[in-house]
Amino acid sequence: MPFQFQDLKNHCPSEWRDYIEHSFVRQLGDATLAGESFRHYLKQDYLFLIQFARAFALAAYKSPTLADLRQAKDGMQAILDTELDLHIRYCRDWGISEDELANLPEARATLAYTRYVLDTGNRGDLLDLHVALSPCMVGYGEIANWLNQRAETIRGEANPYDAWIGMYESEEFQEAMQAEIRWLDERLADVSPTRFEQLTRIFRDATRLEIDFWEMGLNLSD
Ligand SMILES: Cc1ncc(CN)c(N)n1
Repeated sequence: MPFQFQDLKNHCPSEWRDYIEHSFVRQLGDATLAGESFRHYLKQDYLFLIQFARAFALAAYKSPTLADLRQAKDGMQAILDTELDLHIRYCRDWGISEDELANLPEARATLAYTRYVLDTGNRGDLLDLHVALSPCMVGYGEIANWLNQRAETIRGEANPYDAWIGMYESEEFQEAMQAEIRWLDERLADVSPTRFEQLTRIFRDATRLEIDFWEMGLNLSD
């Protein structure tokens, strides 16, 4: 039976659930999240996205084929032209200027996660790197979908975090998520069980670092 992206999630169900259904996510959906926590998260996420754009540049460098190069370019473009643009506008609405963003110190959770992904990509091949990127690429789309099917989630003006959910439920983001899953499904179909075990370790670690990122937002840790 060939491996698929879904198998990575199936191999670490508790970590994946703790990431997708984290208290930060629940509170954001219920509109009970402290504004201070959200602001702290937003600032660090700006720094995170910059490092992730670099990770896609690394994916381009590691791409052996034109199709892989295009996939890396699309990923970088999705971050630079869509997510970061929206993010900067969103930060402005929350009283955070571009000047402030440009001068922020990186929190340890941001450093740990982003440098882990870059190091995994540097040490390994393109598949290692994409697996390390996948909790980011797939998780937030899944979080938006999970929030939308949850009875407690408040949508519209009554929820100050509605636009955040809107960003990740958008067609653009959901399409980028599906493209990443398709890319991974094609590559994972050819890997041996031993190689799959190595990739599972990377996927689990990146998912744990996503959990730490939510914790950093909730605890305002630096
Ligand atoms: C920490 C984190 N993980 C994922 C995403 C979605 N690209 C994000 N913006 N920030």
